[in-house]
Amino acid sequence: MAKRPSRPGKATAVPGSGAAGAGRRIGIMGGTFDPVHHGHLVAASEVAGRFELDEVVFVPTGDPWQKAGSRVTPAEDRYLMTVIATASNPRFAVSRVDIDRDGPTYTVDTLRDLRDVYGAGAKLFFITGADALSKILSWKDAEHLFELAHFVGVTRPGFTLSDSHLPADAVSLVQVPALAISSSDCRARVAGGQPVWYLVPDGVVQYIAKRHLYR
Ligand SMILES: Nc1ncnc2c1ncn2[C@@H]1O[C@H](COP(=O)(O)OP(=O)(O)OP(=O)(O)O)[C@@H](O)[C@H]1O
Ligand SMILES: O=C(O)c1ccc[n+]([C@@H]2O[C@H](COP(=O)([O-])O)[C@@H](O)[C@H]2O)c1
Repeated sequence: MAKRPSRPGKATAVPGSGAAGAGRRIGIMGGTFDPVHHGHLVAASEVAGRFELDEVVFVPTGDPWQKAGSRVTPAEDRYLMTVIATASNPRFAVSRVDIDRDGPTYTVDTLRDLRDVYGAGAKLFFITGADALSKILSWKDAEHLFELAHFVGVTRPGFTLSDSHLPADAVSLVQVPALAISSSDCRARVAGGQPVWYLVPDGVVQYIAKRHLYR
């Protein structure tokens, strides 16, 4: 399938309610999701509750440029695993904006595309784990990110959650239940023949087996 150029005029609509509307509060959970795991889902659910979000849209990366040194599973597999993992939650949706855009995935583009989808009246909250938040100033056009969304940093075992490097009022910090789960550990487990049951949703375990991922 042909990809759209970077920064297209209109973004692909997301599944789920996805409707534009003034005052809607939309969480955005960006990630490579290789595979999506319960750490991602708990973080999104906790922030949704804390910030009274109407919807959380999971956005799998197309080309995660800061992971260029690692092998990344094809985007369609990561997208489908994210759909499977979020399908049972009526407030969760998945967007293709990043995987349908050509070139490296930049959050500044994600936020502009989702602004087109949800409309100028929606309030956007971008959710990041403590590790991602610590690196945010290395992201493209970092100085503009905080004009486009409010950032929510969540705790993650093994990382220090801090916003001291970021503009005042741009970020909220939230404690979420500690789940020492990472996608890289899930991949290593599958490669080593160890189970990933209960680290990732059941449907994702079955999808990994069906598609022979991470062997
Ligand atoms: N266990 C977790 N608790 C809280 N946040 C998490 C957790 N795992 C990932 N995140 C956050 O979710 C987002 C997407 O993460 P990503 O898809 O890269 O998963 P990952 O587990 O960090 O992957 P990998 O191990 O391959 O680097 C990032 O903001 C990351 O900080
Ligand atoms: O905008 C950037 O330059 C940028 C650089 C690295 C990561 N991000 C975003 O951070 C989120 C988590 O990314 P990752 O690589 O940790 O899965 C995801 O939405 C990425 O698009 C964004």
